[in-house]
Amino acid sequence: MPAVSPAKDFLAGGFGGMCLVASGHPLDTIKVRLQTQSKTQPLYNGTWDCAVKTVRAEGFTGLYKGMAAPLMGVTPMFAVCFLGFGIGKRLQQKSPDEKLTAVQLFNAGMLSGVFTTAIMAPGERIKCLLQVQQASSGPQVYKGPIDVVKQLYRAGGIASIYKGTCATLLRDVPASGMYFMSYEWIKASMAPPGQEAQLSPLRTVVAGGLAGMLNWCVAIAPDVLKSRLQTAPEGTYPNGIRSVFMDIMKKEGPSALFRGLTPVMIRAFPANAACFLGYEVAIKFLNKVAPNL
Ligand SMILES: CC(=O)O[C@H](CC(=O)[O-])C[N+](C)(C)C
Repeated sequence: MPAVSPAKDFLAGGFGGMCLVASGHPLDTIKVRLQTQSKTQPLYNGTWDCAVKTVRAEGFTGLYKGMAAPLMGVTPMFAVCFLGFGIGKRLQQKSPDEKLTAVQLFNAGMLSGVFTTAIMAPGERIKCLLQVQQASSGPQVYKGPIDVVKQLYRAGGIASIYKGTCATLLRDVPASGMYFMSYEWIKASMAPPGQEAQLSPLRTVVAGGLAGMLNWCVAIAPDVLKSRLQTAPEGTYPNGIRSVFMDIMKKEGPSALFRGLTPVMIRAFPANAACFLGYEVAIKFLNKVAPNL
């Protein structure tokens, strides 16, 4: 079998990211709306209520609001994510066929989380602002992703576009470690001996879906901090995520750190199953059409 190269990881990862957005965005919209709605006058009672109210008020396309930004951001982000994981693995291998331990896979995943933050942090900022404004009854401040970037830049320069970078690192470094370690581990433990390297759609879907859910077990609390910080009016949290954390603990208690867990978990399985399946199919395709890439 031809070796997987950084270029193949990059291209196949990008395709995996497109599959993830297409299958997971509606539940991501619900998650952000639940996480950021007012505590005193909540618009929605839960996941289903949010889905029904969104479809009634905005049609099915309401669930896909803000998808242009993740598609533009997630495709290169997953390309970099799989590239980073591949580099992380190669840095620890003495030979290309050497099997890595669970800890080494976790380390490679963490490196991928560092790589992706440069794209992920502004992408999440734009996406969350668009998702939240659509849910509010007030005037629409942003016309679309480009308009968000323009307005943020005008108001606070690059620093405003990159607001939430530490929160994104806090979320994605350990979560990416868990993501890739659990994917590789579950996929290998489901394979009959000697067939670990062969593509099996069922194994890929199960391992990818479960890896997505385990990744979110680690990511959910920092994700709530990140979404709050990135969507709050300027000056609300002077000490960044520390202020968000103190504010949540004081006003809402620890359970607020798990807001949006239901839609996150419902989305995580199909979205990440689609992502890993897209990645593996793209690698197989690239190995066939461009073995020396
Ligand atoms: C927290 C997050 O973005 O998780 C990604 C998967 C998903 O469900 O969107 C994986 N990763 C952290 C590796 C980018």
